[in-house]
Amino acid sequence: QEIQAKLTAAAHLIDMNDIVREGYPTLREVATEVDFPLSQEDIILGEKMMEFLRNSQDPVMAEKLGLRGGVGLAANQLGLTKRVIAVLVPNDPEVDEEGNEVAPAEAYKMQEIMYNAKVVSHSVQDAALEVGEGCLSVDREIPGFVVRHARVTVEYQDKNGEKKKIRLKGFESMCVQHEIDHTNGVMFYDHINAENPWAIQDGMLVIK
Ligand SMILES: CNC(=O)c1cccc(C)c1Nc1nc(N2CCN(c3ccccc3Cl)CC2)nc(N2CSC[C@H]2C(=O)NC)n1
Ligand code: NI
Repeated sequence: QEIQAKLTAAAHLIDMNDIVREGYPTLREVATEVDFPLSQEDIILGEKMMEFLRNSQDPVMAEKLGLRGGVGLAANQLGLTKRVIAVLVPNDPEVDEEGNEVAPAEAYKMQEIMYNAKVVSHSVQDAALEVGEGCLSVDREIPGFVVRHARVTVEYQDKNGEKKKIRLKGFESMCVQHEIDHTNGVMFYDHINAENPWAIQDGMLVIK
């Protein structure tokens, strides 16, 4: 895998040139599970993906590297059919009594490099982000509710091979489902109602 060799080189910083766009085959392929113990390359790949998300959310680095902001990334988006995703969801800044923004105690609500992630159970109730979804591999706005499970239980392994089981709701639930979709060759707009993109059906939760 010469792609992975390039991405995991010590001096390499993943940027938008490394992110494949709609039409690139790996966005519609089902990725392969990674074996444990992980190779150094697969450990470094996860770390480089997380570093990209941190840079994409940092105004200075995002500007310097020309990055779009993201809270999730899947290896399929780097041209690799491996079940590796990274999720970095920031906490909202707190506001003090004078109304000044104060950095939250914990910078991130979620920070996970997930290997072989899968949804093992989910709520009957659906949910969607009120404002729709974006994707770093999609260079256009596609309006509409991206209908997903409101709450999911996700099993994955961390870089040490530890099996983890987490329950998610809200924005994090939407993000992790979006990234797991990528490892299954599914794009966010596959979940938008073609007839009426803003239809709210069967008790669907709208997430602000
Ligand atoms: C069409 N309207 C819209 O897209 C949309 C429009 C408005 C609001 C939202 C909330 C929308 N939706 C949406 N916004 C995001 N970001 C908001 C900005 N943010 C960010 C940007 C810069 C610095 C730091 C950060 Cl934190 C990065 C994340 N991310 C996702 N998704 C869908 S799930 C995976 C996740 C993803 O990482 N996409 C690249 N959707
Ligand atoms: Ni995406």
